[in-house]
Amino acid sequence: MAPSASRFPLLAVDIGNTSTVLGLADEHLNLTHTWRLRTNRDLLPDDLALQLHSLLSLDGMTPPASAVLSSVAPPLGQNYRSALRQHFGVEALEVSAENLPEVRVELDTPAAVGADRLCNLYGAERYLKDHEYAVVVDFGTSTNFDIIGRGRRFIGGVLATGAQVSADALFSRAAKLPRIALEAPATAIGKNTIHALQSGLVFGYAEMVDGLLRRIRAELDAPAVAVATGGFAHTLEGICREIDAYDETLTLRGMVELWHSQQAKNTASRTL
Ligand SMILES: Nc1ncnc2c1ncn2[C@@H]1O[C@H](COP(=O)(O)OP(=O)(O)O)[C@@H](O)[C@H]1O
Ligand SMILES: CC(C)(COP(=O)(O)O)[C@@H](O)C(=O)NCCC(=O)O
Ligand SMILES: [K+]
Repeated sequence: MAPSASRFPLLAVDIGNTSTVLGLADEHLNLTHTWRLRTNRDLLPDDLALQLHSLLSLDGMTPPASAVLSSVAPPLGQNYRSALRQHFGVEALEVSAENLPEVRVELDTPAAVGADRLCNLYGAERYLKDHEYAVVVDFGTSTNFDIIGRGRRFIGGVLATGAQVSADALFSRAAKLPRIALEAPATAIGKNTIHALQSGLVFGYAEMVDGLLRRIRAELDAPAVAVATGGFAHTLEGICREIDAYDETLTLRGMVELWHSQQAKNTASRTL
């Protein structure tokens, strides 16, 4: 059933530890606008409402009529919720394992799974048409590998130190090393400090990702498609051999799909 037009535009807010990514979707569930802001845990509901208002008016957009919210950076989830309620009159759907009984979270403590990883499960569904399993590699503050099975199974994963966090840790402990841009050098063998660091941080990181993907695939009983997303993904595009696709908006589109699946469920239960 098509969602009612009065629920759009739909706002999706993905609050990560480094960036807050926002998207607006139209009644066809297509993302028409996306924005990336620095996550700042000090912001209060009125600050967040001002930011959102500014973004919307910059791009000439009407305010959201509904919203879906994922946060791994408390208390920003609560603060966004209040901002949306008080200033936009919108009650946001909050992503959590408890709110999604149709998802099978096959972890020791299902409630502990990061909300962003549940969004990725929905974002991965389009890749599961041709594969039994999908591995979403989400390059954020931490690099998450989310192993997803058909039928909305969250099978498990890997949490690895993010590339920028690794670099920052090294710079803070080695007095003579300069801060460098995390970009791939031309060759693995560096002829100066900067290139040598870029080789270790970017190629070294890519090898870690490829190695983990090989191990994950070896533990699964059917082929898996690997899809990369998150802030650092495009730096590794063409470098990681085990990644099949790069999808910048996988998490946001997953949030839109997740919201839509809940709408469809509510509509079905009202017509019973
Ligand atoms: N525009 C960008 N270009 C290149 N790297 C980026 C960009 N934005 C973020 N990053 C890198 O991505 C990582 C953070 O990803 P992000 O998606 O912002 O994290 P989180 O999901 O934790 O908020 C860091 O390693 C950062 O250096
Ligand atoms: C692993 C994370 C910190 C990743 O956050 P991000 O790098 O996207 O900011 C987040 O998904 C989280 O806090 N997860 C809770 C633990 C878990 O998912 O098992
Ligand atoms: K994220």
